[in-house]
Amino acid sequence: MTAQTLDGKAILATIKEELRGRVAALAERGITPGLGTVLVGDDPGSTWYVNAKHKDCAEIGIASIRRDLPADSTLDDVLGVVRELNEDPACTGFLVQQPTGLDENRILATVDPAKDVDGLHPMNLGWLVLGQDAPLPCTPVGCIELLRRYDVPIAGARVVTVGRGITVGRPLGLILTRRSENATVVQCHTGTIDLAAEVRRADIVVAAAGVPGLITGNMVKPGAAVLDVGVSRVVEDGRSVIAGDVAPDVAEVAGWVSPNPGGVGPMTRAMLLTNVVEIAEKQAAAREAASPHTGGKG
Ligand SMILES: Nc1nc(=O)c2c([nH]1)NC[C@@H]1CN(c3ccc(C(=O)N[C@@H](CCC(=O)O)C(=O)O)cc3)C=[N+]21
Repeated sequence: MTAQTLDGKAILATIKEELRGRVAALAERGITPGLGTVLVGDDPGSTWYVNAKHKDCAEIGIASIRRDLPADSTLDDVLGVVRELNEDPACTGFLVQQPTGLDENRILATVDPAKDVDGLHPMNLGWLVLGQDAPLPCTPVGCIELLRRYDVPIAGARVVTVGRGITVGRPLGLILTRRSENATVVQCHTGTIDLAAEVRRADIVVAAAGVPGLITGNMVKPGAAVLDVGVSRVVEDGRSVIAGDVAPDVAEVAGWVSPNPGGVGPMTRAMLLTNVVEIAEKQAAAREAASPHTGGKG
């Protein structure tokens, strides 16, 4: 058996096409969504991600607001820029690229929760726990959307997540166990005693541990869906390449596999764009409700 490829790159292209129409509809109402990014330092990986986000935005009509800060910026420097973007009406949503090397929780808590396109503000994560509508983290929702687009059954599925990080594993379990997803979730982590035994029982495996090749074919139930979220950089033939958490032999056993690169990474960007548009739509509706006669271009 050879697994079907969950092509995140192709789905990103489809989602951009869908969002282009929603951005055009916002333009009709006199609103241009604007994504702000704050990047601290010049790490090549982080710079690539931020560049990619702005390129995506340009393609669908979202304006870009970039704040690139030197590597020696202090927490106060970053919080100052965050407060500035909180106030800037042209910036409808923004994120601070992680890692900054600074107190991420202070930074997250300073972002206006109504502009939190990453869905990582403690209030928005709190709304998720409480089962209320709020921006959701991009990578976990990207995983779910990728499964949906390929008709992988989620309701009733046994999902094993590997990794309890705040950007993927932790929120993913919260989202998948909502009534609207109805999956049964086992959250594994570095303290899990027999990872292979847990993974073997899964209909869906989400590997987000950051350990290259952690999930091997002999650990996977035949026909299962396996998502590779891990991003590690390893040197191969003298050049740095991305290594995922999923070993190549998984494709011989699984029913579906997400490639890495080309799987969950592009889906994260697709969900970021979706959050940007959704937040701008919410702001537009609130504005029009407050002054119904001043909406639109006139
Ligand atoms: N505040 C914040 N928000 C984030 O969303 C955030 C962050 N910090 N810090 C870092 C992680 C990582 N991340 C990725 C985005 C796109 C790809 C992506 O599109 N990767 C491509 C290409 C990768 C390559 O070739 O280098 C792929 O998988 O095909 C991957 C990873 C967002 N992150």
